[in-house]
Amino acid sequence: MLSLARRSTIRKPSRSLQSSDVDTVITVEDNVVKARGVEFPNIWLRDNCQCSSCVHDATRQRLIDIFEIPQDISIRSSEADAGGINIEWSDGHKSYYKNKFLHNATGTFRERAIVRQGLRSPSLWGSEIKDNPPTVSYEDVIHEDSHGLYTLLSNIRTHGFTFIDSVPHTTSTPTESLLTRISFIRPTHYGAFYDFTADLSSKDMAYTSVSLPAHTDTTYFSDPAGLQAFHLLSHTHGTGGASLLVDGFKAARDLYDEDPDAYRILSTVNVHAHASGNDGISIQPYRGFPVLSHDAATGFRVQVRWNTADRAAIELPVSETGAWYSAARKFDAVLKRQQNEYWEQLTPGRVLLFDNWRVLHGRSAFTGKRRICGAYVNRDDWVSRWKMARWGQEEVLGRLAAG
Ligand SMILES: C[N+](C)(C)CCCC[C@H](N)C(=O)O
Ligand SMILES: O=C(O)CCC(=O)C(=O)O
Repeated sequence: MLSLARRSTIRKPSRSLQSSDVDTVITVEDNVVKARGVEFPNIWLRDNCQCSSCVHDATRQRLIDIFEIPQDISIRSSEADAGGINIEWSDGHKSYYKNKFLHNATGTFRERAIVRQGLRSPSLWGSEIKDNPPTVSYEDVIHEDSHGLYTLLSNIRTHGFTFIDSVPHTTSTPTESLLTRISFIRPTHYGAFYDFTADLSSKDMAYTSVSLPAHTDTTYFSDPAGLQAFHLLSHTHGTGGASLLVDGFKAARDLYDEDPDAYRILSTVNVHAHASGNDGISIQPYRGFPVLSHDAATGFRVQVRWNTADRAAIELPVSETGAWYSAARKFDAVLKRQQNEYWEQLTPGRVLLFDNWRVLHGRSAFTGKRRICGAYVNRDDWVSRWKMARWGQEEVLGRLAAG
């Protein structure tokens, strides 16, 4: 049983990710390649030959069927050079393995997760973040050659959210353009780019004026939305409708510190969810998921799924569900602590964009006509964008077989 992470902190990727620092010594002894004391199965090496007859140059997809190659394939000859090692296989095929490639493959699960998951040491926050929330300007993000998109993605990967200021707001078009700079918008049964008011046009309480406690969205999808954006375009003839943010990773760490047993229950008991308001629809994930999910290889916190309104079955014998409710009650109390709540009144021109796998959101009740636009972006798509911005294509693709 992996120890559940107290912290999802990681060392920031050090320079050891740079090829120039890799001083891995590769040896071939008795038909076995070794690096850093690790023996590479010949079949693994053959499967991961990177030559253009084994990997499609344009698509980076594997061209060979490794299962057509004998399991006991052996090394006919080998020759090392400064950057790696040349191997001629018993079937005559020739491969070249860079030092860095083999070095990466011998890393710990923690080291290998950093690039694969686009990890960055999370900066956990509470209500104090109000004094200096992560922010980037629209002009810095919207232009191809700007650094602003990197800053936007870095803010989200570090803090779980960012504001984008000075977004034109006479129409919703600039907001949509801003979001598509990250990746394509994820359509759902609410539509794609959403622009909503309290008209129950979709049978969900978001389309009403009631208060919504801190929650994560789309817990009823097997793969909940990755990013969510809100841009308040107008609010007339009424008051209220303040936005709430809570750092779910910070709340999880608080729970771990205060009640590790409750943390364990919320990390192991699966919970189901549903979206059943719209006619003819009842969306549920293919399986239950715990409130707190962790990376299987490293134990890092990966996701918070918390939505009391959309929750369905608790995956326990009903007579035993009391333990889950007790644990969830404790987490709920942590989430509702004033020091964990960041309240902000959104205003036209200021877009809120957050990681729906980490940051919970909510709102206070309101009166009048309140119009918000925004969209969801898939988790894998925005993390892909982040990884490429942080490490670049060569580093990311160079770790596919090692991550
Ligand atoms: C699409 N838009 C953001 C307007 C509304 C989405 C409703 C989300 C739902 N309450 C949930 O918790 O998943
Ligand atoms: O209206 C808001 O400010 C938030 C609505 C909401 O929580 C949602 O759309 O999931």
